[in-house]
Amino acid sequence: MVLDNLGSSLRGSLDKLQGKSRLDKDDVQEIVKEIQRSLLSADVDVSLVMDLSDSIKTRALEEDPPAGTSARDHVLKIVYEELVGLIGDSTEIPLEPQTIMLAGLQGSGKTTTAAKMAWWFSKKGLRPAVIQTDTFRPGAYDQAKQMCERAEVDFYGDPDADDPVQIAEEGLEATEDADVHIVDTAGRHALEADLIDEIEEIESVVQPDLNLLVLDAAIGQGAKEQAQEFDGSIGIGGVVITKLDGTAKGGGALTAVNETDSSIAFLGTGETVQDIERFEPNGFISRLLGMGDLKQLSERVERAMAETQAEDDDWDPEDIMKGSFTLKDMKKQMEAMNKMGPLDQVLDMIPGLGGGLKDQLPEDAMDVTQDRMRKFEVIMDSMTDAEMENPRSVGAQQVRRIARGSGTDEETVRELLQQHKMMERTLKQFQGMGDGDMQRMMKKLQNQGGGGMGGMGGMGGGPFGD
Ligand SMILES: Nc1nc2c(ncn2[C@@H]2O[C@H](COP(=O)(O)OP(=O)(O)OP(=O)(O)O)[C@@H](O)[C@H]2O)c(=O)[nH]1
Repeated sequence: MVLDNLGSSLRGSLDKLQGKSRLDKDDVQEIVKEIQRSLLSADVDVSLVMDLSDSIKTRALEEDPPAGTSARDHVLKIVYEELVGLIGDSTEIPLEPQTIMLAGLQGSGKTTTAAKMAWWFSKKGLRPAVIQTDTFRPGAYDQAKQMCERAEVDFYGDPDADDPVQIAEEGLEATEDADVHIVDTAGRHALEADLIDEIEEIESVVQPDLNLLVLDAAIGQGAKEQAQEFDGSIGIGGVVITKLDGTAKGGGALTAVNETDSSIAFLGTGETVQDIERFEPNGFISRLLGMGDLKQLSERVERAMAETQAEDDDWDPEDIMKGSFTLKDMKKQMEAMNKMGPLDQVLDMIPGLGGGLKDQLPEDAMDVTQDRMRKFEVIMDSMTDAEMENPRSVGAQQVRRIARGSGTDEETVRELLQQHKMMERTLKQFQGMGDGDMQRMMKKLQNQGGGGMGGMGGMGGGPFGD
């Protein structure tokens, strides 16, 4: 995640302020140093880092904390506001017919992003089409076509043609029924004059409403030059940062945003078409500072639950709250969990948990958990319907049979049964709760999260909601 280290290193300095009501120069100096270190190691441009740390320093020393606010919360609020200011609002993407062109160097993730964005628009009820004009990279056509099939969106490309401008023209005609056109362009290893010429020509034919620069999160200082070149030729209206699942950097992309005076439109967080998030500065920074991002989390949960339910008409997650919790329910829940994406990303979104607790987990804890879930799924596939419905009936002999059938061991089968028992017990506590109880429980959970951040209060209306 971009600037991931900032969250954890900053929390260390902030924790030292616990109990203080005023900040002195040394406190501020330490925090500012921590911020500088994290931003620079995440490849944010030096002059940007200096500007940001200067304003944090000035504000932290000159502004009086509002009555009743601790020094720690005060400085956290300033850091939050300055970071939101640096990153700015997200690029406006109206939900209406439009043409968007993607630009960027080779391998930055344009083709993948085109299909992901098309998937995103289709989920918003629009009819998108991807037009693939990359005649430079062999394989780009097949890759785009396959991803668009997976995303179930219209696609146009011509593997035998070698003129991208002509493909763009024909593509717009061939997909005229679509209302959002996403034009993917070719990349090169470095900024070469012919890349810029080509994209300018495509642009003049396509006349996009918006040009997005696609950047790999791992890009460093080179982002500045790229941003300048593309902005100077076609004009960049927004940035997409890809591969956020694979790096703790991302500062180069922030530099590009600043350089082009644009904003971030989308984030890419994986290789499948669903791994795209609309950029939301408040949630993003909250997540970064360990305050969690409840909105993204609930959207993911809802989407995953809906998809799992759509695959099986007989299963309704609401039934769990009313009746018994069987192994079938547990399996469905695990499937929904898988759809939510990598566990560490999901944990990042839980207030209070994302930063503090997650940092304390051993590095491979997430893999182990996911590995365990996969094993549990294999075991469940070896169980009979009756056993799935009534796991308490499974005795020693059956455990042996299931272990053999699933190619696992008895220990893991027993672990699964134990896990189910635990979940069943927890759910029993929630069953019979009214909506009011539920809300109180949610509030309690949120405050526990906020409490980890020094009692910042609930998440409603943003982490500093008055
Ligand atoms: N993990 C991860 N991989 C990604 C993401 N976005 C793209 N990739 C991978 O990055 C590689 C390059 O992505 P492409 O979409 O082919 O990049 P491109 O910019 O179209 O490349 P050219 O057509 O050569 O210019 C592929 O292997 C993608 O699967 C992402 O958000 N996360």
